[in-house]
Order: sequence, then C-alpha cells, then structure tokens
Amino acid sequence: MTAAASAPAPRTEAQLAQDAESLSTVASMRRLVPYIRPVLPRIVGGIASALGASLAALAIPRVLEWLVNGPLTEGLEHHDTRQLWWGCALVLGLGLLEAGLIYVRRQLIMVPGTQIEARLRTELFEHLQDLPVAFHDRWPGGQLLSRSMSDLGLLRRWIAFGMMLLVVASVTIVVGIAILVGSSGLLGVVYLAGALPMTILAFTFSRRFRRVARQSQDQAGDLATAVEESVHGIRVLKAFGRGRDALSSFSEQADELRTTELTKARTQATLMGWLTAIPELTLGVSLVLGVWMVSEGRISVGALVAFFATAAIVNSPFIDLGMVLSMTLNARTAVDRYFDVMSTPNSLPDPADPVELTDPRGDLTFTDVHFRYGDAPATGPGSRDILDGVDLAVPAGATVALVGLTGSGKSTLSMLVPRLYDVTGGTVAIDGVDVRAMTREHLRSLVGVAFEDATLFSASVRENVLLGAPDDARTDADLERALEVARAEFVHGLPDGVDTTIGEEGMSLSGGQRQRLALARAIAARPRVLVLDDPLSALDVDTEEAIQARLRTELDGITTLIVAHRPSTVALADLVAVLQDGRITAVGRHSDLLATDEHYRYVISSLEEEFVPPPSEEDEVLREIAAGAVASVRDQADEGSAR
Ligand SMILES: Nc1ncnc2c1ncn2[C@@H]1O[C@H](COP(=O)(O)OP(=O)(O)OP(=O)(O)O)[C@@H](O)[C@H]1O
Repeated sequence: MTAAASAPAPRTEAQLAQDAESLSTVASMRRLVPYIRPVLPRIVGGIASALGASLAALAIPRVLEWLVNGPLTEGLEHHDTRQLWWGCALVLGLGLLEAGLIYVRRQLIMVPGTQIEARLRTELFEHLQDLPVAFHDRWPGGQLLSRSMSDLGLLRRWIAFGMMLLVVASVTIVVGIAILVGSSGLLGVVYLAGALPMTILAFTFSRRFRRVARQSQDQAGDLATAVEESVHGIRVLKAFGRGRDALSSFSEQADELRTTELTKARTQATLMGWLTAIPELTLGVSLVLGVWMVSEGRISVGALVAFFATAAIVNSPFIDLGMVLSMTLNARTAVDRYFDVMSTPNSLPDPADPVELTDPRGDLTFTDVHFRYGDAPATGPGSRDILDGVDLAVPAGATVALVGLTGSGKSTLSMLVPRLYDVTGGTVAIDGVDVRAMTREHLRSLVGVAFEDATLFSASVRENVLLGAPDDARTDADLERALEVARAEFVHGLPDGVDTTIGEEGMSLSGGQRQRLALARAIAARPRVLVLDDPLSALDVDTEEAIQARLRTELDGITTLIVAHRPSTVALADLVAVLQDGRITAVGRHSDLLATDEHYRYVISSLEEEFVPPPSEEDEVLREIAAGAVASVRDQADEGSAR
C-alpha cells in the first residue's frame, strides 16, 4: 500500500465546521496569536490608551462629587471660588486627556488590523497554491474567495475596533461597578444585581448567534460560488437562454442568505435591547432609592451625583458589549473558516530527503500504476480503480501517443506525471526515480504540460508564455522560438505585441489562439518530459499540420506523452499505447496496431467519426455551387430594386 492510499480521508466542509464548533471562542481566537505577536506593541499601546481614556472618563464623576460636596457648597458659603476653578480646570484637563488618548488609540490601532489581514490573506493564497488539485476539486471557488475577502475583512474590523472595545468595555464595566459598590454601597449592589441577567443573556445569545453567523458566512460563500460560476459560464447561459433560470436559482440563494442575515440581526437587536434596558431599569430603581437615601441623610448629594455620573459612563459599555459580542462571534466564525482551509494538510508533500536529477535523460516509466479519485465509492459501481495496473515505458526522447476510448483515463494518467495527483498504487518514475522522491519544484522543472483546456492569466502574452521558463531561458529569443513552434505569431498583431495584456483567463482570444499560447508555454519551459493532453483540438487542420511538422523536429530529444483524441495527433508519435480497462493493452506503431489490434481499430474509427475531415475536392465543388446560388439571389434582389 502506498502513502497516498493510507492517507486519512480529507475532512468534508461539514466536518470541518463541526470541528470548529467544538472549540471555545478563546481557543479558536488563540490561533491568531502568531499573527498578532509581531504587532503586539501597537495593540497593547492602543488598548492602554483606550483604557487610559476610560479611566479619565471615570475620574470625572469623582471630581464632580468633590466639587458638589466641597467648593460648590462650603466654598461658595465662604466666598472662596479658588477651589471651584481648580475643580473645573481638573474636569477640563481630564476631558482633554480622554480626547488625546482616544486620538492616540486610533493612530496605534489602525495599522495592526491591516497588517494582520494582509499576512493572513497572503498565507492563505500561498497555501491554496500549495494544496493539490484534489483539494480544489472538492472546494468551490466562491467559498475560498469569501474566506480570503469578506471573512478577513471582518477579522480586520474586529482587530482594529472590536478586540480593543471588548477589553475596554469589560475593564470599564468591572472598574465602574467596583467604584459604584465601593463608594455608594447599597446603590452599587442594586446596580450590580442587573449584571446577573445580562451575563445569562449574553451566554445564551453567544450560542445562538455563533450558529447563525456560521450559517450566514457559509451561505455568502455559496452565493459567491454561484456568481463566479455564472460569470464564468456567461456565454453558455446566454447561448442557451438560461439567464432567467440562473437568476431564479441565484435569487433563491440570495433570499436564504437574507433570511439568515435577518435572523442574525434580530438576535443581535434582542440582545442590544436587553443590554440597554436592564442598566436603564436598574438606574431607575437606583434613582428612587438614591433620592430616599439622600432624604434620610444616608448619603450626600455629591455622592448621589457621582453615582449617577459613574453609572451613566458604565451604561454605555454595556450597550457596546452587545455589538462587540456579535463582532467577536463574527470574527471567530471568520477565524474558523480561515483555519478550515489552512489546517487542510497537503496530501502531496515533498519528501524529507528529496532526490535531484542533475543530468536528466527523460526516461518515463509507469509501473503497475493504480489510481482512483478521492470521491470514488469504496464499493459498488464506480469503485474500480480508473487506472488498474498501468505498465508503460516511454524511452528518453521518444514520443508516445496515448489512445483510448473516452473516459478511459488518458488525462488522468497524464496528470500523474507532474504530480497533479499522486498514484494510489505503483510508481511513476523519471530516469528510474519515483516522482514522489523529488520536490514538486524540481519535478515541475523537468515536466512541461499543455492541456486541451488552455488556461491563461490576466497578464501579458510574455508573462503567460514564460510562466514556467527557467531563469536562463527567458530572453526575447526564447519567447519568439516558443511562439514560432506553437505557430502563435498572431500575438505580434495584438495592440502591444507580446506585451499586450490578455483579458481574464485569455477570454479575449479564440480557443485555438489560447491553445497555441498554452503550447508555447509548455515549450518555453524547456522540459525533459512533455505531457500534451490534446493541445491542438481547437485548431483548424492547416494550422494543426503546420504545428505538427514543427513539433516533430522540436520534440526530437524531448520525451513526450501525448494524449490523442484525433487520428492526426497520432501521426506525431513514434509509438502508440492503447489504454483499455485501466491498463495498457498494446504498444506499437500506428500501422502495426491497425493491422493487429481490434480495439485500436475500433478506437481509431470512433475518433475518425468525431473528427471533421479537411476540405476535399467534393467540398470545393459544393462550395462553388453555394457561391453560385448566393450570386443568383443577389442578382434577383438587384433586379427587384431596379424595378
Ligand atoms: N476530478 C475528478 N474527480 C472524479 N472523477 C474524475 C475526475 N476527473 C475525471 N474523473 C473520472 O475519471 C474517469 C477518466 O477520466 P479522464 O478524463 O482521465 O478520461 P479520458 O480518457 O481523458 O477521457 P476523454 O477522452 O473524454 O478526455 C472518468 O470516468 C471521469 O468521470
């Protein structure tokens, strides 16, 4: 059994969500510590400034108490206003200090949030690049997009605002209540009694809000996938007139998200309502009690004023707490969703002790290769290995065409060479070295690939073609050579030649043009082993022939495995290998196989049926008849208009 076969099955999205749910909010957020550590001084400075501002605010009522009890009563009786002025100056000073500290807090806290967000996003992108194709088969693009954009945006806002407000609100409440209980005794205890139902409420709210927050962020990801898919497939939707269907299914999803968002907003509004009402209620009760206590001479008027001024200051963080709690739970969901991806290990790791081929020849061998996709059922139909013991040797410098019925596994076999997937049994080797014994970077410097579905990037032609080229083969001459072999000289007619930026995924080019650039890219990489998966399928016959002629000399010395979907592609090859029932059942020259192998004859005849032949003499005659018919229609029209 191979390493890949024994690897644990990847966690599904639902399982990952469950794993995350089992963590406490503190445990979940603790995963951010390595990211927060480098910017910790600024964050601590910001929190300290915010705390200083709150303490300055809490000190103001103490000065007011002293002013009311001292300078305002006794002082004025003795016509002594000096202390009054000093008191006013102190209140002003504390107010200015509070404002100054709030300014410092904002300055300090602004940067860390954006720094952490940028680092998290870059690492996510890096990890996504590193994860194998099998991961991307399972994860919808929109989910990854929403995790790297909106989730990280939520996290930035929490770091810049929520985290600090959480600390400041908690400290202000604790210190404020301690002051209230310490200075006003019974009044403080009454106020404190209100904190108990609020704690219970906050706890119940957290559980409910967490569930709905996760649901809404997951639904937003699904919605992003729907947008991505319909934008990607806009041509198909328009061509089949399915725009309305796409819209109605999108509206359904958008409605679901809206309903979840509303539930979330209602849950938050309920909590905020209670967090506003309970302190106000306790304040009301305290007011009645306080007035009675003053009338009974149990506390001074100054103490009562100070109590209410302090309680007013403590009330506001109670209200903030509702908002901060929901921000924190949103951020926690964002962290969970981020680490769902980041904690997915790479199932195709580099070996601990990699082998490097210093002078590669390019012998490519498949020995008893087995493969099945991760989502294949363990039993029943579809449980068989797609590749079920493939043995094939492509000698260095040879070109072998892989031929088989549709769905026989030709593309799958070709993807095992650059390790886009790993075998689940057997080995794929270059010069006798298992491809899994090399680093992926080294392996991919040896192997060039071009697929039928030519993917290009929104970058210049030059950048696209030289994407995989080694450092010493990136000159203009290298670029021109690759373009010439792939017959992609059309790029010189583009507005900025090879420096023209081609639109998103190269959609501004024709299918054939994209394929030629993808082929040029594979050639520019100067590989020892070239894997071509029907890279000429979108080309007209003349262009294909011209490219084939050029490739035949160019491929001399490069080991080439070419998946053939057209009989003409077979002409490129020295040998043809027939893939049937997951195995190579015959290897030989095209003419020999035609004579000896019944399955090969069947496959070639089915490929010929699909293949549109080049124009024949008969076509030329038909074309002339058609041209004549068009001309006679035009003549009749001219006559009609003359009359
Ligand atoms: N990413 C995937 N996940 C699961 N199954 C897959 C995946 N890609 C291909 N398959 C399945 O593997 C089998 C072989 O597919 P593959 O594309 O290798 O065949 P092929 O011979 O190249 O076909 P064609 O000639 O039509 O291109 C098919 O049954 C296909 O449904």
